[in-house]
Amino acid sequence: MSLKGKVALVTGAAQGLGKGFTRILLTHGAKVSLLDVNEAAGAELKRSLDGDFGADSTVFLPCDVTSDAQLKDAFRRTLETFGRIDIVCNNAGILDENAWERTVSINLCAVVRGTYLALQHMKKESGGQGGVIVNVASVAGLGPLLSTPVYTATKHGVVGFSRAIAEVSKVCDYGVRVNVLCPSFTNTAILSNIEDDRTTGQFARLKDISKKMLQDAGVLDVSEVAEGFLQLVTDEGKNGSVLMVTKAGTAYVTFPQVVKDLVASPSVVL
Ligand SMILES: NC(=O)C1=CN([C@@H]2O[C@H](COP(=O)(O)OP(=O)(O)OC[C@H]3O[C@@H](n4cnc5c(N)ncnc54)[C@H](O)[C@@H]3O)[C@@H](O)[C@H]2O)C=CC1
Ligand SMILES: CCCCC/C=C\C=C\C(=O)C/C=C\C/C=C\CCCC(=O)O
Repeated sequence: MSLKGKVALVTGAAQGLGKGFTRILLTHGAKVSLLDVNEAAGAELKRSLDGDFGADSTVFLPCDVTSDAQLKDAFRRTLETFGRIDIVCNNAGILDENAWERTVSINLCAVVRGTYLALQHMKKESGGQGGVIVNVASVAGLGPLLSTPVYTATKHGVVGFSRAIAEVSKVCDYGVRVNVLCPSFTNTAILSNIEDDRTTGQFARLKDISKKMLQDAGVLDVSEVAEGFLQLVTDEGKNGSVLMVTKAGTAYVTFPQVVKDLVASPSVVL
């Protein structure tokens, strides 16, 4: 799928991975609506992107993804600005085991909210033109990251929810693909949590084990993860796909098939 003339909405776009996803989308010809709760960083990024891609290529919309009203309004303003929405990336996330309810709210509840809003705008049965959603999980969505059980749970939640919605979309012919990105440790601000006892709370004593994991796994550059993201956006054969990005390379994750061909079964009436 070519990105020329396409419009994307990215949450948590002001820095780190969201900024990397934004840049690769712009480089391939898309326009991007940048959503972030950090207004200063968002405005600064917008200024630098204006220089590289032109002021008409992006809009920055201050938005806390935990607010239903703010996220709805950001979708509305994206449509108002660019006239269409084709790509949605639910990327905003935090790691804070002390503020664990807020972690669930941002990392999982807001991904559900963003996915439902994206479907409302893009699915064919609501008059949309189809599109693609990429939800950002983590390798911690596939196995435990020691010392962050709630973060781990939210990322497993993102994987499960996205795979389920991808099946729904296929069966109901929404015309929207839903994929999941699972990066390993990547060089962004979130990594500083490894040294910050305030965010690991009662598990701070396990810091050295996490550090060893990081040393063994290595640290990805944002651009390596952005290439994986681009694959999930552009490859029209991918729906319900979970792409793992590690220092060893990229790999699509396979899962055990618990119930075979349930949908194809003649006893299931849709
Ligand atoms: N850096 C890493 O090692 C990995 C990160 N991830 C995931 O990638 C995503 C992006 O994280 P990074 O770029 O690494 O971190 P980051 O901390 O650099 O960026 C996160 C962005 O999300 C924004 N954000 C936080 N709460 C928000 C809210 N309530 N509403 C709107 N925006 C909000 C922040 O302002 C920030 O711009 C997260 O979901 C994270 O869990 C996944 C695997 C590895
Ligand atoms: C305080 C704990 C470490 C802080 C690290 C900071 C950010 C990490 C973000 C992630 O999303 C985690 C990235 C990689 C997780 C790696 C491994 C999980 C193990 C999965 C497995 O068992 O295969």
